[in-house]
Amino acid sequence: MIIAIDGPAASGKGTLGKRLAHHYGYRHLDTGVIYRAVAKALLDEGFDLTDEARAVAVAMELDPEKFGHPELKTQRIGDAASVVSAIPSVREALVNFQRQFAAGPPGAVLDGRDIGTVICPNADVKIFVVADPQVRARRRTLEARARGEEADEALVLADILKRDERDRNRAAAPLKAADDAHVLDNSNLDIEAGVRAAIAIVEAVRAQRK
Ligand SMILES: Nc1ncnc2c1ncn2[C@@H]1O[C@H](COP(=O)(O)OP(=O)(O)OP(=O)(O)O)[C@@H](O)[C@H]1O
Ligand SMILES: Nc1ccn([C@@H]2O[C@H](COP(=O)(O)O)[C@@H](O)[C@H]2O)c(=O)n1
Repeated sequence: MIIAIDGPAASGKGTLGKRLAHHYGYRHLDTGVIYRAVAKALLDEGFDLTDEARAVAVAMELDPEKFGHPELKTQRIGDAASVVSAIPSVREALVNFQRQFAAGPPGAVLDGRDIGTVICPNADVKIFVVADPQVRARRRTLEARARGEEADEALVLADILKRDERDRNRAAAPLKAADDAHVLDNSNLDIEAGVRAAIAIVEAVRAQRK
């Protein structure tokens, strides 16, 4: 089974993806990390984020062993990722990696912006996670502070809104819910309640197929 999770920045996709994968014994891929890794490599090498040829080359040489680098989580790299991810040829260079991950046994959960629409249009279950921007900013701020970083909630909110706007309005694989996605608003749900709601969605789809 393939579970596709999409949604705007800091809506809880990764948290939910990890928990669903654990629940079902599936593998999990946070696809945002891939774009973050491309952006970080370009910045580290001193290239412009819009240098298409270098960005594609970097995308084709990515080393998944480096996806755990702590700097990938920063706001600076997230913002850079949303610039580089708007380049269609960069996205194309990353499609096979994501589809191969999705196809492997015993099942997979992928989260991102275009999983249900482009990467896995035939996913068994599609969930589009949303939450109020203020709620997302609050959670992201608390998360950064828990890591010992300084975070200004108003700036975090501005970054989230700017990134969502860029991701929604790009021509290639824009952020949007697939027509057959189940929208899950977790603004008023804690993590456990959000996970329960998502499992209920998956189980309802499974029951329909029996
Ligand atoms: N339902 C929830 N209730 C409270 N906090 C939550 C909930 N879901 C996620 N969080 C917290 O919100 C923050 C953002 O969650 P997460 O990193 O999973 O979002 P994301 O959508 O994967 O973000 P990104 O767009 O950066 O990939 C984290 O600190 C996480 O612990
Ligand atoms: N499937 C995806 C996943 C991510 N992006 C872009 O990467 C940025 C960072 O993603 P996070 O999930 O780690 O926040 C994001 O803002 C998108 O621009 C993407 O395009 N497609």
